[in-house]
Amino acid sequence: MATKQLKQLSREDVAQHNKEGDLWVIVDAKVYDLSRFKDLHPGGAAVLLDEEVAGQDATEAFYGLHRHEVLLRPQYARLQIGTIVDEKPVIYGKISGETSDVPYAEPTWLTKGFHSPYFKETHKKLQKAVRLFVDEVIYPDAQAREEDGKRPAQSVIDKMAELNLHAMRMGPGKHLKGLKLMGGVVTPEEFDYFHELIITQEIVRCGARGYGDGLLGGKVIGLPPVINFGSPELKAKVVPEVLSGKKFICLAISEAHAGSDVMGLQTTAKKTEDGKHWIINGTKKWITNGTFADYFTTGCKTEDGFTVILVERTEGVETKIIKTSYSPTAGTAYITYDNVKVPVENTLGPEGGGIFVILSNFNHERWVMCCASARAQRSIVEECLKWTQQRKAFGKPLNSQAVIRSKLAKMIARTESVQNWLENITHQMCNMSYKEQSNKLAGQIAFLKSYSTRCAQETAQDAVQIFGGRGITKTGMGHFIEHYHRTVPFDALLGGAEDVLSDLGARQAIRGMPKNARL
Ligand code: HEM
Repeated sequence: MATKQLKQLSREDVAQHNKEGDLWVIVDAKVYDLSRFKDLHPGGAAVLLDEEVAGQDATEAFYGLHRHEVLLRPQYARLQIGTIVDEKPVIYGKISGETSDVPYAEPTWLTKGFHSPYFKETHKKLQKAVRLFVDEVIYPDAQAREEDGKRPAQSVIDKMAELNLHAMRMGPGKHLKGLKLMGGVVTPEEFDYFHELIITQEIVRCGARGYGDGLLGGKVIGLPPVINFGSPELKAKVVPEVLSGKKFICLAISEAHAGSDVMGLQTTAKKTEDGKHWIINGTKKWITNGTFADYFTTGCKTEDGFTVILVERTEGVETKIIKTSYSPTAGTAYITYDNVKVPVENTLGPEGGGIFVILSNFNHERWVMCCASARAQRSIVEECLKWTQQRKAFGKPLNSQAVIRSKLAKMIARTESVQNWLENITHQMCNMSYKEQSNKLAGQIAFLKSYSTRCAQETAQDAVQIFGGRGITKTGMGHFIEHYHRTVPFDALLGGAEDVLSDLGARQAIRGMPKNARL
């Protein structure tokens, strides 16, 4: 198809086309012919025929009402007929694969001229590669799936598998041995928790909370018990299937009857007379990825207490979607087990030792949530900094109002403090054995998780105030703010509610108090 020849026009030329049926406008040195589009314009025809818009430079009016990406959509991009002579467009939106120049839109280690003791060359290379992948492959699917409510496309999951992203999301460890990671930018031996942090934080930039969970969040929490407690035969079968994105797994613990109170769970597993199988009966609720999972890492009440068993989707297992306020793309399920027969070889860890199996992953799981929360807050800061610059009220940009600046200041301080504390904890994780991490970091991570989600909710509220009605409108300027504000309460629940986690941190601190310490 031949590319359209753009005309070189003067501002005087454009000014002639200022009426019904012959309507041009200038936006950022580009000339658009809106003569026919006028009647299709979602904002109505009248605003385009206004004498300060028709035939005029409408850049300021446009950016006060539209996101830049509107002009990039093919159906609108083709309305451009020319450019203004001797002028060049200067406004840009998000550039695929690039870091943002907006202050605080990136953590300091990614900000030009800043330094970090933690991030090395392999981290920088991995970040660059993952950002491009997220912008080009994940972001478009995330936004499309949020629209149609379907789960992430298999093609995205397959591309992630080719780069071994599913394996890297499980953190450093033996499961990476021999793999080529992200085309070889980092070796399995070099891969540490900072690399994992980067992957989690980059994926969050797709701006779709539920989709992020749909992108195999169930695997991040459901596979570790198999890796750490499964028999060699079970691991050899299940781990490669899941890490290659061919089969899906979820963690099925919570029930309508009990959530944090694991001992109050009512799903039962009873041995058959020959002792070769478990027979499982019961229900599970709010299970991420459950609607499409092939495997269910299931918490059950057994004779000896609480036991974790890997259940395959088979006769007697049924899943149905739960309608949540965040997103159907996550595949949040209600599960029923009706006399489900499972080989005893699928038991994960010792019979009756399920609590240890579940608790052993809590620190890492909560740390992943902190990585995600820190990055999501930062994206909101960027949205707010841009909006308050481009939106004018009472003849001045919003950021000329002290009350707005005060909200921006608090948002920035919260985001920076969460990220900096997170980097410090990550550094400890890189330098502690698993046992040391369990002993020393449970309190730190619990505090960070509850602090981070509290900050996130305050930032969501401030952002809605800054965006006004747009902050609660699903389309247009406030699209990401509306989504964030609607979905952010979920982060304060999963992995332990805020108050429970703060209390855990305080209890850990009290336990560590020297007995002879006095004022
Ligand atoms: C190339 C030119 C333009 C295109 C392609 C365009 C497209 C759109 C689209 C797609 C929307 C829906 C909301 C969104 O997705 O952001 C919209 C809304 C709107 N547009 Fe335009 N527009 C153009 C120029 C203008 C201009 C010059 C004005 C002048 C004031 C204007 C005023 C409005 C208004 C008032 C709304 C409603 C905003 C709201 O509901 O918050 N548009 N436009």
